Amino acid sequence: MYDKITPPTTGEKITFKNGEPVVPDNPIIPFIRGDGTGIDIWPATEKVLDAAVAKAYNGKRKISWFKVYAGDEACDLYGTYQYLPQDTLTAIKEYGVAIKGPLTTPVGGGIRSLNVALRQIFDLYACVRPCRYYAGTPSPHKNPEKLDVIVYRENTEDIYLGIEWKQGSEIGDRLISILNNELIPATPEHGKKQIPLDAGIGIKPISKSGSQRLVRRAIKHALQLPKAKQQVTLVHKGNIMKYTEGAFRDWGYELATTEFRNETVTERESWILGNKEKNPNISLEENARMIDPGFDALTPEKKAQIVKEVETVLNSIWTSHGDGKWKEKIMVNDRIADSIFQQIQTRPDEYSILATMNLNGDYLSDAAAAIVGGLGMGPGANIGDSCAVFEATHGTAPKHAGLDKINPGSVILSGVMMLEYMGWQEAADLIKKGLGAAIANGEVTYDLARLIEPPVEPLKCSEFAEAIIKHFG
Ligand SMILES: NC(=O)C1=CN([C@@H]2O[C@H](COP(=O)(O)OP(=O)(O)OC[C@H]3O[C@@H](n4cnc5c(N)ncnc54)[C@H](OP(=O)(O)O)[C@@H]3O)[C@@H](O)[C@H]2O)C=CC1
Ligand SMILES: O=C(O)CCC(=O)C(=O)O
Ligand SMILES: [Mg+2]
Repeated sequence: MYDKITPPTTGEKITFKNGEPVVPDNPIIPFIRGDGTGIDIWPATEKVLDAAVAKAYNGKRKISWFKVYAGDEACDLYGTYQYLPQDTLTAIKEYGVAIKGPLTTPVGGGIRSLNVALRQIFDLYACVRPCRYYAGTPSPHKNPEKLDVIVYRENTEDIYLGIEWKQGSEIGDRLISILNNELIPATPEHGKKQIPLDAGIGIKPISKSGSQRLVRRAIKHALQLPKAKQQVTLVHKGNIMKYTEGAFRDWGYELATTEFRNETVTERESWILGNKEKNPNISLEENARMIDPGFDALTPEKKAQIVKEVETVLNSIWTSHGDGKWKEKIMVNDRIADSIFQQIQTRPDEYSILATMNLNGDYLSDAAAAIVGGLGMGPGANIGDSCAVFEATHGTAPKHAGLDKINPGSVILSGVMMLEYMGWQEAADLIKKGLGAAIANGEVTYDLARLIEPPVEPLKCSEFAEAIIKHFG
């Protein structure tokens, strides 16, 4: 079945039932070490995960690690350009849950991203990246503890997939010609717009099904959170890209107000209901004026549309959501992408789950991680309905590779997410406790050490792993 790798002789497969993993006590879990700093981070991560599982379950549970190859390491074993061998894909498919270090993607030419390829091949449509603060972590922000968000990023669509054509290529030029001469002129709203003849072209597909399955997962996650954090914010640039980013917002609201009608309230609905609660005799028009500050300047058609919206909301959900009942529901709101970058800095505690498209989520997850200590503290998971691959937010950080210096926190915390996904909460909690205590005690790698005042002597990558284990208690 495998060409160059052999699964462990002990252990069993994780299976899936209704999209949820069924985990034996001795699961076989494939791992990819990763390029660059993967060489430092993976051994540290494996050590911490094994120690936590051993301590939490006294030997009753154990992970059997299955080394599989991708990136530079794969080329060494399988030959030139064998960056993602079939063996690796077979193993991840067979065992269902995997964890990986970062993999290099060259800029400009060269191979397409192996990371993106894995997400696509296994339809890992939700990229989940929590950004929470561990006490004592130095941060450039005054109140980093106020940020506790989870970026829920669509992982299989968008311009991020790299469906694009090079400037001057035959197909690229043909596409530009068809667009300029046929499709754009046939679409009156585009007026006389033309694509420059010397442009490269990228395609940005955003589907209704892709958007809604991501938002569905985000809402289900919100249902598990404490009441105060039960909120999903749809992040988009829909003012500019109306039929892709704007549609993502609209499809998100549509899903929330149909499939999760009883569990959710939209921000606009909450205003309408709140206005009637404060003034039970408020007219539909007055209510409309209060939810839309520019109401009086609108055309009569637009005014009528908003009045109708108010009427529809009151008729359809006043009984189920009115009289303050909406305050117990999950709040679904939306924010324009550029504004959310400043909102998470200026009003961090107002946000919880941020549901995004692929590219926006890529940017936002790095930015949010920076607030709580940087990329060394940014874990992540790529989740589908029959497979999950855990990996940090950051990349290979090549300048630090092989120095036993880099912060393994992000991959270790990705391992914590994996343990939680497997239902091994006790082991996950031990690691969170150990990591929190190590940081609070000033036992940190260079990235955090340089921010602490007065400065502390940094630990090596491997020493930080040992400090975490020491603080399991
Ligand atoms: N999922 C994946 O596998 C990903 C892969 N990549 C790929 O990684 C390669 C390098 O990308 P690059 O843009 O340099 O981004 P990286 O995320 O690899 O690194 C950028 C900088 O972030 C900081 N950083 C990253 N990881 C850590 C860590 N564990 N601990 C502490 N600090 C950290 C370092 O900053 P400083 O030097 O200031 O301390 C580092 O120089 C590219 O080929 C890219 O495509 C990128 C993102 C995700
Ligand atoms: O695949 C890559 O090289 C980059 C991926 C990335 O930045 C991400 O998923 O956050
Ligand atoms: Mg990224």
